[in-house]
Amino acid sequence: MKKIAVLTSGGDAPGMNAAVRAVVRKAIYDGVEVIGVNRGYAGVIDGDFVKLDKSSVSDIIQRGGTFLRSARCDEFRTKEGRQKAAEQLRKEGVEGLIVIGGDGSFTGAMLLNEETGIRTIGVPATIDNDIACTDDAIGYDTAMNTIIDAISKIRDTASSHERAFVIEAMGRHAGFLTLAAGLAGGAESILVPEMKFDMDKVCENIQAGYEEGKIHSIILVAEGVEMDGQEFTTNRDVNESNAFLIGKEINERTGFETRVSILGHIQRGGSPTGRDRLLASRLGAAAVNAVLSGETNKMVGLIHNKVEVAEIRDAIEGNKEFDEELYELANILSI
Ligand SMILES: Nc1ncnc2c1ncn2[C@@H]1O[C@H](COP(=O)(O)OP(=O)(O)O)[C@@H](O)[C@H]1O
Ligand SMILES: O=P(O)(O)OC[C@H]1O[C@](O)(COP(=O)(O)O)[C@@H](O)[C@@H]1O
Ligand SMILES: [Mg+2]
Repeated sequence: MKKIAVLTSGGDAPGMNAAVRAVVRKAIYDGVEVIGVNRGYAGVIDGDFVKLDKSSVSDIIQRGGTFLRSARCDEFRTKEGRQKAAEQLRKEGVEGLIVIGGDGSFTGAMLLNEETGIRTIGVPATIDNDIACTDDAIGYDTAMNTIIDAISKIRDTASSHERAFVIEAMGRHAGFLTLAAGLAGGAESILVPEMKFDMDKVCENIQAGYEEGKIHSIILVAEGVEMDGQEFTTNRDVNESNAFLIGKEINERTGFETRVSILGHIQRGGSPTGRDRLLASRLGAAAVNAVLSGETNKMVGLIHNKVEVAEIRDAIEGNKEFDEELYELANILSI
């Protein structure tokens, strides 16, 4: 194999740059040429390619975002779009494509491979950490630390004013990030889409905490939580959020002064943590190994600190299991 391409797609995640750097440098080490694709699948369809050499990826391991930029591309969801993409890659002489992104990006990669034969390898990167066949996705650790930092700061003001705070973390459909950050940040209650919650209980906890001397309460809510079993999808364009409804209920039921804080896209930015840089570097290099050894339609992941190669379909459809024991532990420790 002489030439491969790399792209970043879907919601950006801190550490994507470190992953691109690893792909480029490992490929060069193996004597393979690397093409960067700008703007994810939109860039493949448009043939928006740039040759990457070892110095194109200098000074980026510490940067958040993705210098290749990312996009959500509807045309790639169509068979015609994917045919166009394959033609562009063939014209450029690209024999393998490394896709750094989340489950949506992997679905696109899988279809591209099945329909056109282009070799694809996925590298999991999403702050949601909702991809199976890997313990962690790139960006998750940084986002978790950003939330923990926000909780600490909000706790300062919450204590000063003896308030309850509803804090909304990202995760339209997944609560992995909220659970981890809530436990590590010492939130009094954690609400996630995977676990039904009882508003009476949440309020009783707050009340009991105050009676026992707590002067604040933090309720960490994933953006995808449902109220009264109603399916809910956030609409960020107009800033709708169930967190406001939850805050209002808490205020009305407990009488405690309540404020709502939506952390929003601050969670997707920032310099990646050491763990994310390490993960991105290992998985980027592993993706090159996989594609050069003839693998296709696979995802590289880290399980029990070892690089593993999985079927990309299993990573998408595998339904990452929500850790109910960890959720229980968070409840036990938050008394
Ligand atoms: N079912 C699908 N079929 C083909 N392409 C898809 C599909 N789902 C997503 N994609 C492509 O992947 C891109 C990123 O997906 P998205 O779900 O937004 O982010 P993520 O990869 O982070 O989950 C989409 O804009 C689209 O181009
Ligand atoms: O930036 P947008 O388009 O508003 O998307 C927000 C969503 O993207 C995420 O940050 C990441 O999700 P994906 O990795 O699936 O793109 C979600 O947590 C959040 O709900
Ligand atoms: Mg996704």
